[in-house]
Amino acid sequence: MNPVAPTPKSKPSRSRSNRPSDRRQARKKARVNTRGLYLRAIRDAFIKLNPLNAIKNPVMFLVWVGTLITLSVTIKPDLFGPTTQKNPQLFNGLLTGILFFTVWFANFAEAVAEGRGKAQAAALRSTKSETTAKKLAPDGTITEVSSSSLRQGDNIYVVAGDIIPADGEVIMGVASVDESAITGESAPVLKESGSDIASSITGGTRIISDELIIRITADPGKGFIDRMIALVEGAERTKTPNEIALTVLLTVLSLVFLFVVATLPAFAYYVKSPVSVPILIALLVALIPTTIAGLLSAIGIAGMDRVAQFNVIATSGRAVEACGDVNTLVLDKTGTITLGNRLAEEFIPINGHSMEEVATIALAASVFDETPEGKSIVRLAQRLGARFDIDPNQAQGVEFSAKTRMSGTNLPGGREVRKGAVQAIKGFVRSRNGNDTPELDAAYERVSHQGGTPLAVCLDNEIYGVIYLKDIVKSGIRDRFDQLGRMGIRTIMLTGDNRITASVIANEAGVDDFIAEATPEDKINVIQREQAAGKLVAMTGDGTNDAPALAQANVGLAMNTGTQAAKEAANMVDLDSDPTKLIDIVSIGKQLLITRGALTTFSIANDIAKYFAIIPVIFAAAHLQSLNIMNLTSPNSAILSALIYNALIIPALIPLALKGVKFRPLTANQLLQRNILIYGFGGVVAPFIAIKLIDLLITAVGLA
Ligand SMILES: Nc1ncnc2c1ncn2[C@@H]1O[C@H](COP(=O)(O)OP(=O)(O)OP(=O)(O)O)[C@@H](O)[C@H]1O
Ligand SMILES: [K+]
Ligand SMILES: [Mg+2]
Repeated sequence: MNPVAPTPKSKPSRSRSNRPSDRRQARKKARVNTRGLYLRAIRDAFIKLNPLNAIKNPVMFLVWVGTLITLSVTIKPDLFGPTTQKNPQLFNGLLTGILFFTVWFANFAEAVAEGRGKAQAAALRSTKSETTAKKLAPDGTITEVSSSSLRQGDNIYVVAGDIIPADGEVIMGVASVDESAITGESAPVLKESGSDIASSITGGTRIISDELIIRITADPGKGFIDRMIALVEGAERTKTPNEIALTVLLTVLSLVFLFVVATLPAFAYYVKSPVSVPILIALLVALIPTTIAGLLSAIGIAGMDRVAQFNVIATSGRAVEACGDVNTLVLDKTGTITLGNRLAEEFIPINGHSMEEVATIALAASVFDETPEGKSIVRLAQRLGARFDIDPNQAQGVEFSAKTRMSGTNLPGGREVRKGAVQAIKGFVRSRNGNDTPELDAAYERVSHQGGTPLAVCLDNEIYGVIYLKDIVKSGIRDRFDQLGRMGIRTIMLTGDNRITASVIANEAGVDDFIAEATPEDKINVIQREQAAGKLVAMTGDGTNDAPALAQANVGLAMNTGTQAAKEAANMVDLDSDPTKLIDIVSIGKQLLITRGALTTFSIANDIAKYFAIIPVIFAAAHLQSLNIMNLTSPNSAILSALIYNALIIPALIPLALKGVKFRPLTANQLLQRNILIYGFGGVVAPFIAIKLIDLLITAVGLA
């Protein structure tokens, strides 16, 4: 085989994408065919009638059992004793049909919500075909094996044109890879060994140049694409804690109504107004919260789907829901709040040094610096005519680290050039018996007050000047922070930059709080401090050493460019690696909770109106006509109208359940008040009008 040369370590550029939003849809190129989706949902709604499945939704299961009872009474009208009704078979038959469709509509709502995920999964699956892999034995020989036989720990060899057969880690080589199968982005991505970010590689992507040796990190069926398929398909969708709590509440409420309805015949007998079994079932179905029970799972699935449309993979519905409860958002400055392509704008000489000297020292301190900052310093210095005359083999680069907050070069003869955060460079020269001057502070403050990042440059113990790295706050970010503020979410900006720059940017962007000169460990400390105060915290991380903080946060959004460890620790992965998306995701989570709350309110308010439609019927013979406030045509018509409304409201609300209620950035309390007004009051009024209209309609066509 071709020997693959190991490459020198180099720091991959940080992800600072600021991509147009239309890219979000790129991965979902195969737009779901809506007709096919509805046809499949119609079929699936019948399959879901299977009792083993139906019992998972106890409220609807009660309706299903009721349907079977009314069906029996339709076939055999005197099943529960002789009846005095005029045309029992027509009434019972209609009732059976209406109840059946109530259950079926609920199944349909769930099937439509699931359908979109299934279509997306099918598109993903098509990218994942069985391939052959070149397995590498310890002695260097290569055998061709099927990709499904690869196991964790195996080493494989891939060359340009190959599909990467499984998830892995590059252990040798440099190559460019087309990741469009998962990110929808066709620009090639550089993969190389050594660097923790660039060495992680995903099965299903294609290598487009050079060659690599990869160690497999996932057994077949356990890779990233497999997990994505399972998630979007809903196979791993388990009920979230909030959903379970609501289901329990709705079930208990239904059992209370079951008890009330079961004791009614005794009262009815007492007031000499006997009621038949079908009417009791009708009353029960009208009273139990069928609307929310029918739409509950569709709301949850749709929430996950909305997140997926943002090109974010959530590991569970629970994660999406947790977003809705977030109180604190921890964001870093560079690349999240600011554009992040910090470029050298100006050199500011101090202490009597010349511009040429500063440019030369800055260049010497940056020749080995692969960061965007380093490269831009080299460009500016060269434009000013500076040159680096030393043989690069005689010099040694000192890589930038967030811990030291500086970088530079060790020159032959033991001389050291450094550039970095002003405090860091002050410390560096002081340790070599040098001094800083008031002039340095003046230059540093000037840059910082403009929101720029000042880097001091020094040769051994002498500071020569300051480099002005210019960065700007993203347009529109202020509005987004204002929105978050109105939702009651506190935003904290974390930055390695100095206090002045941090406060200028924090002010301009409108964050609530900031932490300057932050080390990577500070991230986890901030999260723990907030959590100790009872807050739910969300954060983003690019993965370098964010994994513990991502795991500690209640919502951790990892960048797809991040390490495998970070992706596993996080509960969401952004395929576009855009850290600002955390803001969108939090909004989606809030909207999910609001939609669920609004429809629950609406459902229960509805049932009050249905109660007023049916109760007078039951006590009709007792001359309690004052109860008949809706003045419906006949007892049969009243019951059928109420139940037709009860059934039709489910499909009528499917679009709202899938899209979510209109979202406004308000605090939880304001939202509650607003929702009670709209969905509570509306929920009482709407059925009165609708039931009255249906009553007029079925009387006109002579059904009752
Ligand atoms: N290539 C570099 N060489 C030397 N010093 C640098 C370099 N890049 C950044 N610095 C300095 O180190 C500090 C910390 O950098 P770091 O990337 O950790 O944080 P940051 O980018 O300023 O903020 P954020 O955490 O918001 O990304 C910077 O503020 C800057 O002063
Ligand atoms: K109901
Ligand atoms: Mg940074």
